Amino acid sequence: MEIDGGVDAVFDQCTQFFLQWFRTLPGATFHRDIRIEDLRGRNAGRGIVATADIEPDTVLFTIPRASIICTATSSLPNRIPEVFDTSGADGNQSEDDDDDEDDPKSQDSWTSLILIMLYEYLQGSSSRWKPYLDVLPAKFDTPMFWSPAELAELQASSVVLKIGKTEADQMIKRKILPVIRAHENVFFPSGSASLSDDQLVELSHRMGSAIMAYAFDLEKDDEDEAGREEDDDWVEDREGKTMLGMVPMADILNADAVFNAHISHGEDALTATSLRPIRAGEEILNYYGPLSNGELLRRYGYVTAEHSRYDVVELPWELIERRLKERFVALKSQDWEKVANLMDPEDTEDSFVIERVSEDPDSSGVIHGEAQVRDLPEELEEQVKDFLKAVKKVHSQSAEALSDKNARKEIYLDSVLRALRDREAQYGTTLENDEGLLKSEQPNGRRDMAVWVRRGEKRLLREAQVWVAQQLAELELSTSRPTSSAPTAKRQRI
Ligand SMILES: C[S@@+](CC[C@H](N)C(=O)[O-])C[C@H]1O[C@@H](n2cnc3c(N)ncnc32)[C@H](O)[C@@H]1O
Repeated sequence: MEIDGGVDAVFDQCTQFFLQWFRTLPGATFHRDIRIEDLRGRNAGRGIVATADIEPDTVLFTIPRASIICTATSSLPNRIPEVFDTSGADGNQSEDDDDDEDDPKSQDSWTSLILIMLYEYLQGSSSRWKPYLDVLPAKFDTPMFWSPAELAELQASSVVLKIGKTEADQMIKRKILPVIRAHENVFFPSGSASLSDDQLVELSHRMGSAIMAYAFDLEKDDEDEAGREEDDDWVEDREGKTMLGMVPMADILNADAVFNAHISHGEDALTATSLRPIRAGEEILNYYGPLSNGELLRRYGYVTAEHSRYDVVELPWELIERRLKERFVALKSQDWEKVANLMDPEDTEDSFVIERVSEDPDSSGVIHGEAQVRDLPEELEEQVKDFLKAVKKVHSQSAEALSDKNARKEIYLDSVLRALRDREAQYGTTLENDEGLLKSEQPNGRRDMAVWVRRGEKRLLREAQVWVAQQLAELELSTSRPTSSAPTAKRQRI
């Protein structure tokens, strides 16, 4: 992440102007024992740090809702009402609204906020949010902005498939550019030069990325209807249906999987509160949810050691199916076609998520216990069962062997174990190579972050292999029949 004004003096000045501006907002508070700090030395931009010990439940700062940038506060929706559906009570679209993909008049919460951010940015000093806009980053480290060589460092991570640069480009061209071109006088204040399409696309990507990494879902309610605190309160909604807003100061907080502060959403203000004692010098941290490092990188452009527990790997069915088929050497291609026809496409998953079982953070933002692989997805076992049932139907000679429950379980575990090894082999380097590449627990730059993500996925794949091999060994012990992938066992082909 590169913040505007790389030079220290400019950086500090922007911070000071922003803080002064924030303090003047009616209803805003900022605790005397916290300060905004320059954390660029560890690639963390700005953050908020305690300058003295802070007690739990201390209000750290309060953000009046009127200072949030959203459809309810920006003047843009009033200037071009035909583009914004302001018929709802709070100015955002309802879930039932048709989102006509090609109609620039049909905007969702994402595109609405991109338009608003572009508009406010292009107003320059006339925008009432100028000091805030000046502390937002101009460049991002999310993979959306990586070169092909940088992306190649992610190797076989499924993050690569989820970047969505082309879709974002298309969305900007369909929904953003036509609105700006139809209202040049609104977006470009008199006296300012218009921007080319390419410049606008680039600026829209910048605003979209700022929204992705900084915006809050404004309809979060701290309590459910029964008045209980909802567990996943702090997990942001990014489905594009509820009103999103840029919340000055709340978004100066950095975040981690172990955290010490929480933003609660009140009627007139959002409040940041300490969840436990915070020592002088400690950073105040918010929470983005139980995200894998791959997802953290994709959305926010950083990775952390604490998020490793939530790492995930996608295991394609194709790899499992290939290993399953190896167990039935007698079946011909026409038999496999029949097996495929017997599998219900509606119920057939393309891939399965391998992950650890982990405790949720407690109410003070601390996680207890170690995250461990303790199972495989239930749907994976179900799909293998369906596959074996289909084999049984198609190939009568296999039916007898497959009527034994333990034999079916062995085929299942053995095929998954081999598929996990195949999945690991899809990465261009070994886990041991990657361990050697990362010398510190502080990733430095895009390449380190890519290695961090792929190393985390390989560690998880190894843990999953150990767990499955254990299940196989236990199965072998319980049935006293050799299983295939335990080191001494032989595989039975049918
Ligand atoms: C809501 S902003 C937080 C404020 C941000 N540091 C700034 O200077 O504007 C989110 C961005 O901060 C950075 N960030 C947040 N938490 C971080 C962490 N624990 N370590 C490093 N960077 C972090 C990432 O670049 C992320 O996209």
